[in-house]
Amino acid sequence: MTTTAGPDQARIRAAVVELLKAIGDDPTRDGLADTPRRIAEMYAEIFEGLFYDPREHLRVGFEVAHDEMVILRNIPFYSMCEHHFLPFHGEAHVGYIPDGRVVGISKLARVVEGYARRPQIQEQLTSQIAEAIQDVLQPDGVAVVIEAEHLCMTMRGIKKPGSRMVTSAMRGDFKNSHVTRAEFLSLVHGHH
Ligand SMILES: Nc1nc2c(ncn2[C@@H]2O[C@H](COP(=O)(O)OP(=O)(O)OP(=O)(O)O)[C@@H](O)[C@H]2O)c(=O)[nH]1
Ligand SMILES: [Zn+2]
Repeated sequence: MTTTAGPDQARIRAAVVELLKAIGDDPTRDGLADTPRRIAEMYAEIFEGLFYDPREHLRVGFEVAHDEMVILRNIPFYSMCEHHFLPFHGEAHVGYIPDGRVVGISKLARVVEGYARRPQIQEQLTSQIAEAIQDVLQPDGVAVVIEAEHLCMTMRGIKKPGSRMVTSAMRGDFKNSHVTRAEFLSLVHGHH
């Protein structure tokens, strides 16, 4: 999605110069000279979700007589842990049961991107995706499962590489029916 607004590049550049000084490095040395600019441009990209509403991706739908589960699984994503400003990354699995209205399947991945590209925690990322689909499409149910590795737990701190956090958000039929939820989970996890 094209965005007009974005983060304050000059302010990020100045902050990165300060940060480099504060960690005891020399921001004027060759290798670091362009680093403030690079980080400012990178933040514009990885935090672009702060500058638009991911729900907009779901506005263009179409009427289809399909009232069974639709799933997009293994959607890779990268987000930033808001506690440590380190990445967490993994896969999202998104399903819904249309009530007469469906969206282009790429839009589910775009919603994941829109909420991932912000300072985040995984629980909130999971529920924001579910809420957006529930609110805009008003389907009979929505299911979101996210599995991710947090670099704040692997490269620092407790240092447990390979551990993965799993979160889920279930709405409507997925919350109310064991059978529907089990079907979703077996479709998502059954064929790795
Ligand atoms: N629930 C949840 N916790 C997260 C997420 N990302 C990071 N955390 C946790 O946030 C917590 C922050 O805890 P603090 O004790 O304030 O920070 P810390 O001293 O750096 O913690 P340690 O990581 O245990 O060293 C840690 O337990 C992280 O593992 C997330 O997406 N969801
Ligand atoms: Zn963290």
